[in-house]
Amino acid sequence: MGMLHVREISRGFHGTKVLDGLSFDAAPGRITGFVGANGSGKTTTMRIILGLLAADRGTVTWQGEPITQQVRQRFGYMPEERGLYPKMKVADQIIYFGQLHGLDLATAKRNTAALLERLELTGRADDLVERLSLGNQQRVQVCVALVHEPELLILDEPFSGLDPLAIETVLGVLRDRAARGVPVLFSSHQLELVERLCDDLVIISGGRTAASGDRESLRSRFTTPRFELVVDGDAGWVRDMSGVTVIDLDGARVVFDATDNELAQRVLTQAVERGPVRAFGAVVPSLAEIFREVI
Ligand SMILES: Nc1ncnc2c1ncn2[C@@H]1O[C@H](COP(=O)(O)OP(=O)(O)OP(=O)(O)O)[C@@H](O)[C@H]1O
Repeated sequence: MGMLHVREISRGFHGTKVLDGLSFDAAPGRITGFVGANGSGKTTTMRIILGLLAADRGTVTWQGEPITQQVRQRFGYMPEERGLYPKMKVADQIIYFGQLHGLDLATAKRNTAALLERLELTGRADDLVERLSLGNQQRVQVCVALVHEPELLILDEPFSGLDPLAIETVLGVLRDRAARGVPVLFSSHQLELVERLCDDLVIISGGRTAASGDRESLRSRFTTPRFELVVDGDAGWVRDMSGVTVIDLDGARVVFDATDNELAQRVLTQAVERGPVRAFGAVVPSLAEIFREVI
């Protein structure tokens, strides 16, 4: 099983630096979400990993070795600009890409049939690609990236334009691949989705890694302890407790930051003394909040 290391890569266009010493890993069996603002260099990074673009500086290694063209053949890539042939039949197209990546015809056909079924496209196998909706074309693109059973999967915005059901389907396929030990790296703007899907995260800003690591440790690292309390009457008194910062107050419900857990417990004790408590708990920060903090 392989590990992808990206180390200190830099790349500029016409004198403007886009990547400026970016480093991160994509580990076997883990789904790594790659997030950053528009134009932050996600596509550029992926293109460098795939050898479609050269880095000005830095290295990318796979299993500790520089990546050769032969090794790249065993990677799967779903580019942002989707590259399907509109006049080709769906199944033929996937088989064709399988063969391009070195599969024999029988294996390419077998893998294609399995993927079409998995992505719920079996009935469309003989349709021309151009006859498919954009969402279905995207599913075909996922098949193309997977047909040769890649050792590493890199997907640029694989979920954009998919409806919720299609998202679940594609997500299931990616999880399967990860479960077999493949590192899966994907970029996305849909933070809730990244949050739900990823094991690890890389947040890029200013051409560098602004934050990276597994989801849970990122959450605890980047946020102060936040709590929610719902009482029976008015919760306004929480504002007067020292050390507490009220984030949101709406009648009986209050969300607050406390400097530590003991303080939060004191707020709870106060609440109980004042009357019934309907709910109390820690609020898990969303990725969107972490994102705002680091970018
Ligand atoms: N071939 C190129 N020539 C000139 N500039 C480029 C080229 N490729 C990328 N850029 C510039 O590099 C910057 C980063 O682009 P990139 O597509 O990598 O960002 P991104 O994070 O993928 O953005 P988005 O989320 O909008 O897709 C942009 O300002 C873009 O205009």
